[in-house]
Amino acid sequence: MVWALGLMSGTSLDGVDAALIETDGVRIGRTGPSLTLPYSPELRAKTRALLDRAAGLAEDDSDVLAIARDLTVQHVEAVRLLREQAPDLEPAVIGFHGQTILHQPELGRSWQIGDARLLQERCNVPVVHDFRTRDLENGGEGAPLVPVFHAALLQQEQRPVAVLNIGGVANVTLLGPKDSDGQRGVWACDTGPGNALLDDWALQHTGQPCDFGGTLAAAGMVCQDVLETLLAMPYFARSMPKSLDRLSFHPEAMALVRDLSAEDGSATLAAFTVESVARTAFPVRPGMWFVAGGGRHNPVLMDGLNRRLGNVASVDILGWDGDALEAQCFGLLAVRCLRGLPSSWPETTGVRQPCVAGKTVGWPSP
Ligand SMILES: Nc1ncnc2c1ncn2[C@@H]1O[C@H](COP(=O)(O)OP(=O)(O)OP(=O)(O)O)[C@@H](O)[C@H]1O
Ligand SMILES: CC(=O)N[C@H]1[C@@H]2OC[C@@H](O2)[C@@H](O)[C@@H]1O[C@H](C)C(=O)O
Repeated sequence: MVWALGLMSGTSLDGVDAALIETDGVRIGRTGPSLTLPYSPELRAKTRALLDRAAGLAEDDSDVLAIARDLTVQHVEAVRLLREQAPDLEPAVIGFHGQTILHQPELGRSWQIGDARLLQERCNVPVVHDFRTRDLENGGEGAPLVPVFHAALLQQEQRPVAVLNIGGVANVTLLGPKDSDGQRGVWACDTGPGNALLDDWALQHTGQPCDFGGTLAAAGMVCQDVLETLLAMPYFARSMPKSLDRLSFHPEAMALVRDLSAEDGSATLAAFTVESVARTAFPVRPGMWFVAGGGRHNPVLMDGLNRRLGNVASVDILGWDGDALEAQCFGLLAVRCLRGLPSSWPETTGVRQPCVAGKTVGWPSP
């Protein structure tokens, strides 16, 4: 096993998560420290504004390149701070997701910005990046990629279980019951919105980056008519696997809640996240739902999920760090890339055959 350093900057645009994990790409050994280096309000606002324009931008657009460089410098700093915390855990590789600014699987496109070469040069560690392109080229959605990591973490679990990540977008991994050979089905999809709509609504109405503690939503009433209209969007009629862009439900969703009070709008958007999970047609019924990502800190989401699904708990009860999971995942995926092991399957992304994710920088070619 080696130490791998994973870097993830998710669709919530809140900052860079960095984590160290010991793995051979299949098994997971010890977990090292992790941290989040928040984006400054300026960097967050610049990146958020880029998302709205990304579909019309060229790869070498000067704004894209400037923001990509700022983001990369932020990642370099996250690596430096993490290595300072654990000087003895020398990473063999860095898994660098990059910042998603556009995800259009229907056009075979998913765009993560960030300069892998600059990161490799500054950190002097081989880097694996561009994790989604090959899956898309082979007919997949390019997301979610985290199921292989969830399955590795839950190798000992015998029951059918689900891991639900509530980030900007929400995604689920379902692990079926183990058969007599110890094999199990793994299915995945993005279920619908996570926190992104809630965050944009909170910023608009309170000036805060999110509805901390779900207090705004808890004070409101769900508008059922708006909720049903939101859930009638075509995405929810599609079967899994399927994936989303952070802005997939903008501006329709924001227009639908526009006339609601700040509290009712937040309550309705929280119910949208909960219902979109509860109404997804899953191939197996999990006995337990483990929730990761920032959304697990929002009691309105957690209570809503518990009411609708039952047996819902934060991944923290497993001893996992729910804020570091995605960063740890990209450490594992980096090692899988170096070893030529696949990271996506027809049941997780819709890819035609099992597919190796990532490209290497600073790693000797075979
Ligand atoms: N105390 C809290 N109360 C309410 N919501 C919270 C709290 N802490 C975090 N969140 C929510 O979690 C979000 C961050 O979640 P997370 O870091 O999992 O997202 P991400 O990794 O960027 O997204 P994705 O998984 O889609 O890539 C915040 O934007 C906020 O909406
Ligand atoms: C294109 C993109 O960045 N997708 C993210 C996003 O955030 C959550 C969900 O949508 C998931 O599909 C994916 O991230 C995780 C890490 C994944 O690929 O598994």
